[in-house]
Amino acid sequence: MLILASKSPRRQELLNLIGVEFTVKASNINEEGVLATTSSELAVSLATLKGLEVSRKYPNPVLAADTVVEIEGEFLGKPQDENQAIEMLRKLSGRYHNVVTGVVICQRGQILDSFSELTKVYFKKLTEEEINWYVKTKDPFDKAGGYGIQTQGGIFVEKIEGCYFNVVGLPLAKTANSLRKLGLYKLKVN
Ligand SMILES: Cc1cn([C@H]2C[C@H](O)[C@@H](COP(=O)(O)OP(=O)(O)OP(=O)(O)O)O2)c(=O)[nH]c1=O
Repeated sequence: MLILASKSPRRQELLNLIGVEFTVKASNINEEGVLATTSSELAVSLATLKGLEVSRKYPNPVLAADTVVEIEGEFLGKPQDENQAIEMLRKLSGRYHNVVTGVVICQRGQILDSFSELTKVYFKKLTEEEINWYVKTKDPFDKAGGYGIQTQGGIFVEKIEGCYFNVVGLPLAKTANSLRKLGLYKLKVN
């Protein structure tokens, strides 16, 4: 059975949604200090570190992913405190940013497939009141870029170009194609 190397409840929900059978073994890598020039390089590198770590411990195929938010060349991770969350939301206000998810499928330390997907997201102009309210909800803290499109943060998103699920943490169409190609996912009725 497939192993999902992720503690993200969103990735678990998305795989459940399409009926992939999997178990969870979260990786424990240090995401800091990974150097990359593009957001897709960064997302795939981080997903590779997570996937390979878990794939060395179990014989099963492993799927890992990483989601990165990039605005005008700057990468935004998860905010560490309220001030960082406020700063991130001010940056995103009234502009487009990119959300890139890298996905790696590997087995016994070998990469079977890897890819990334980019979605452009446009935030409405935020008021300080909206930013302060949103930070108080605590929603920003476990999410790259400091917001969740699928939670209260959705009220800030005026438009997107690309895959919605990619913003939530896993590009479903590309992931399903890859898993099907590798024989790890079959279309079933019930
Ligand atoms: C932009 C955005 C990100 N996110 C989430 C997706 C990811 O879970 C998280 C980015 O962190 P990641 O490091 O990609 O993932 P994670 O730490 O949650 O889980 P793991 O490393 O174990 O796989 O941000 C949303 O849920 N909604 C959004 O709109």
